[in-house]
Amino acid sequence: MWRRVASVSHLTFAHNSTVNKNACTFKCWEAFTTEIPRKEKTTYQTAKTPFITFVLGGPGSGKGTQCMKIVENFGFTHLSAGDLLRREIASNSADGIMILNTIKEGKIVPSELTIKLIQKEMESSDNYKFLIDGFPRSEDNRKAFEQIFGAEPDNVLFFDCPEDEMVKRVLNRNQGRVDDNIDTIKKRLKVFTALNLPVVNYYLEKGKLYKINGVGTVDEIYKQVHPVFSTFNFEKCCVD
Ligand SMILES: Nc1ncnc2c1ncn2[C@@H]1O[C@H](COP(=O)(O)OP(=O)(O)OP(=O)(O)O)[C@@H](O)[C@H]1O
Ligand SMILES: O=c1ccn([C@@H]2O[C@H](COP(=O)(O)O)[C@@H](O)[C@H]2O)c(=O)[nH]1
Ligand SMILES: [Mg+2]
Repeated sequence: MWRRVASVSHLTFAHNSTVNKNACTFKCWEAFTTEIPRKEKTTYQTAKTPFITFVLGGPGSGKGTQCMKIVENFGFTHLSAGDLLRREIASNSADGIMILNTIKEGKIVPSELTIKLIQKEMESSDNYKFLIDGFPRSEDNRKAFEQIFGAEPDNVLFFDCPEDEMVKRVLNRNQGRVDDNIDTIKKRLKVFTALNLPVVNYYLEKGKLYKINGVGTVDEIYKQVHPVFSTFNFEKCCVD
């Protein structure tokens, strides 16, 4: 039932989220009803089961903004795929030029490359709760992730936001991003509809999707997000 993924050696993956949740629930029960011998506690803390949330939504739908609040409240590690790719460009890596041109065109970087960057971050983290923001962007991304990690996300957030609101936010962002201009935004929106929405629908059908109304103030939107995570009782059962 349990499978260790060699390349993410400090994390133990479950094949499905039910097994994952049951393991977590069981540990909670154990923590509150028994004296836990030191050895057992250590075993649990070293064989961590990762909790993976994919954070999806169109450009400017507020993924990064809401992820910051989830990090503050629940101690997740935030991995923005777009940020990891921009960091690759800034480091002048061999793939930098190709990534830059892809981002300028609003297209999607090859799955293996993005997954390699995500995987590296997960491996070097002591945490086991990960928000993977802006990934998977396509069915190809999704299938490649599942194949390489041998795991599915535990849950998926989808920030649903009208296009005119997303365009307005992106054009006001002022972070100097090469893709925050009206021509690239139009391309990103097309790619989002054609390639990312099928991923959203896939997780909807699997019962893993939490659709969040992305319109409103940051705090109003976060009020919908918080209950998704508070049900897991991370603070109590998942001691770092
Ligand atoms: N609820 C909100 N109301 C108004 N502005 C917002 C809201 N949430 C975020 N913003 C602003 O909109 C811009 C885009 O937000 P954010 O970067 O979080 O979106 P994103 O989904 O991560 O976008 P991208 O996919 O382009 O990275 C930012 O300038 C942010 O401050
Ligand atoms: O998995 C991914 C994530 C991102 N990209 C490319 O980066 C830009 C910007 O991404 P944001 O999530 O908006 O920061 C995106 O338009 C893609 O070109 C990617 O290829 N794969
Ligand atoms: Mg973002």
